[in-house]
Amino acid sequence: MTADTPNSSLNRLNRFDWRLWNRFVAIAQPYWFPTGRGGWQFFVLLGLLIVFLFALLATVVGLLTLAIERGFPEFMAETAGGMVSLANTLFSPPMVFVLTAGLIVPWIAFFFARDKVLPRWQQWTFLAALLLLLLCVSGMNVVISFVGNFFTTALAEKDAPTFWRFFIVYAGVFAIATPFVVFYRYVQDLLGLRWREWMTNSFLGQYFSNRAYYNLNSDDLIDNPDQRISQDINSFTSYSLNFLLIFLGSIIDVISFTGILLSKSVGLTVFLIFYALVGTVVVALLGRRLISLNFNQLKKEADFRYGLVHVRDNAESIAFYQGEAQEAGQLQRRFVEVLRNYHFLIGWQRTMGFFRTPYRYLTFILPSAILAPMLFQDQIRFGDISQANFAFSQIFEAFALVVLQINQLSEFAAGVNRLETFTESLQDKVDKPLEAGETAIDTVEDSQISLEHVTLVTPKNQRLLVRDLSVKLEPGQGLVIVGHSGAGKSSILRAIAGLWNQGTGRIVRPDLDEMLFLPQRPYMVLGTLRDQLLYPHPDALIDEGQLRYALEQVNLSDLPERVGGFDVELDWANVLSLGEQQRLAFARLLLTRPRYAILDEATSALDLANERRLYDQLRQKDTTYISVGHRPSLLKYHDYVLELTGDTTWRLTPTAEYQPDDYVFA
Ligand SMILES: Nc1ncnc2c1ncn2[C@@H]1O[C@H](COP(=O)(O)OP(=O)(O)OP(=O)(O)O)[C@@H](O)[C@H]1O
Repeated sequence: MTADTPNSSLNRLNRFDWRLWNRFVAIAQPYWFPTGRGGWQFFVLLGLLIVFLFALLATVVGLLTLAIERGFPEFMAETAGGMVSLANTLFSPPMVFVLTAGLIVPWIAFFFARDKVLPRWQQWTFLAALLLLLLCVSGMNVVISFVGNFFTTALAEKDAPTFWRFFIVYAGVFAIATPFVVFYRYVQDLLGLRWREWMTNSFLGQYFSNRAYYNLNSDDLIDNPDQRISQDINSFTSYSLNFLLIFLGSIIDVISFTGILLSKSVGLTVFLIFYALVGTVVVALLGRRLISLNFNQLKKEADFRYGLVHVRDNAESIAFYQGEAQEAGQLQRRFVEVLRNYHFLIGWQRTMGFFRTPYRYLTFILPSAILAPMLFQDQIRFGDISQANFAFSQIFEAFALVVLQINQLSEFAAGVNRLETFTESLQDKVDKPLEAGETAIDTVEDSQISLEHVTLVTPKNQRLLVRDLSVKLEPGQGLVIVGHSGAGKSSILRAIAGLWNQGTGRIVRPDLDEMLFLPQRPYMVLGTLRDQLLYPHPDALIDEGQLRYALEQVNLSDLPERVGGFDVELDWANVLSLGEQQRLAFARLLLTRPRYAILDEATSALDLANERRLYDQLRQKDTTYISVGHRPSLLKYHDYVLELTGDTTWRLTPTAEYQPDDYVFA
């Protein structure tokens, strides 16, 4: 991870340049190439595929156009059946080369280039289908432009028979074009859906590996990971496909229509290229600011939404405090931020609109203005003007891509940046190197728990919590950690669980699968009562009788009847009292039967009778356990007391000899 501050990082992220492109490739390519490499191969394959499809389609469209222009019977006679001509074209040396390169080479490359390429076939096949449909739609456009030429010319010349003939041809072409256009959109959406599914699963996998979701909380650069996973990925896949198709469509349009436009007027073509280039340069310069505004917009919208979710999650506490006014104020402040940034955004778009709108308007009249003198001198027909207009607008849209799509492009760029920083941080959490001056506590797996000369500091070295701590726990023993609030009791448990590892010394502990941690705040999962009890092993083979028995042991035997059975989903954190939640968590522990249990104030909300009941269960099961607590009643269930004084010193005493200082249970 670089040592960027959020602001410098934002600056680094908010430009249209090659780094943006590299970031895009880094995010996109794992979906297409399983090995994670293959940036250039992607373009070679894509290029070959397009060349092949284009050549094929150009042939068909060329023949079709000829057939329409000449009339079908005449055309058939002239080309000795049309098909002969098609076959001749298809098997001519250049086409054979294109066919080989476009069809065979990519598939051979797929088979031999990489080991695990096969699973990626589906997306390539989808992409090929999509490109073919794109080419078909573009081909249809060329045909439509020719039919339109004859149609309007016949109209202008009041040639009724030709007009009606081309009216029917026009309708026929539309009928043929409809399924192509519909399926083109459908396949695009389908591929976007699959890509999103793959990427979301991949991000979720990384998010939940090596506890990245936990470690990310202390990463200032990554706000709202939820929004990045749910929304930014969706935008990324749909925008990527959209832009790929717009870009390819533009190339195809330029190739298809430049010939037409050149045949009508060379001057108009040159003018068009110049006009589009000027617009692109101006808009690219003006539009740079839009990326950072869009980046901020995504963040602020997500902050606002998180504020709303936070209120929902803490509704009862807020209601008790009657904190509505403050919560509403806090939400309003977040919303004002949303609006303020949006205000800048639309203001900037408005300013650009003063350039973009007249720039676009001019394209409606300029081609006619340039060609009109030729029509007045009868050098061209009226239909030529309408066709040149059509060709001009198609090529203009291709060349002026940046001008026309600047808002979407800047949104896309902002999304790419958010995903790339997220990927980078997730990677960092997987193989995080120690920073200069940092040391890590060694963790060793063994069938005992011991801390050897452990010195523990909080993440980012903010505070030294305990120095040179050594404790050893034999199987079946219990240790209770006491000390005043903030002394570092829970932090020792975090270190044992491996959540924190900054410091020195060695921690020996069993495999985490053999241990169960009950955190300070009882955690209720989203799901049924059965899910609660089986968490975090939902597939454990435990029958309902065992579930009932565990509930009985924690004094909750009536719970299933009360809530309507084991398979009812409720908002458990809100419908159960804190003590009931703690007992439910204890029932989890009894069902899981771990050999080692770590309990962080896990009975703090219980009455003494229930507390005794639960600890008796643990003792009977021969569990080795470490508790953290503030109640003197806890001492008698443990063999040793570890007292943290809060000034980094500690003392370990057998419970029978322990004399608490006044402050400990004050
Ligand atoms: N994520 C964190 N980053 C930095 N410091 C933290 C973090 N979490 C806790 N701390 C700090 O570490 C110190 C020890 O916290 P810890 O939770 O271990 O206290 P504790 O002894 O268990 O307190 P209590 O009895 O109130 O639960 C506190 O000063 C706390 O503010």
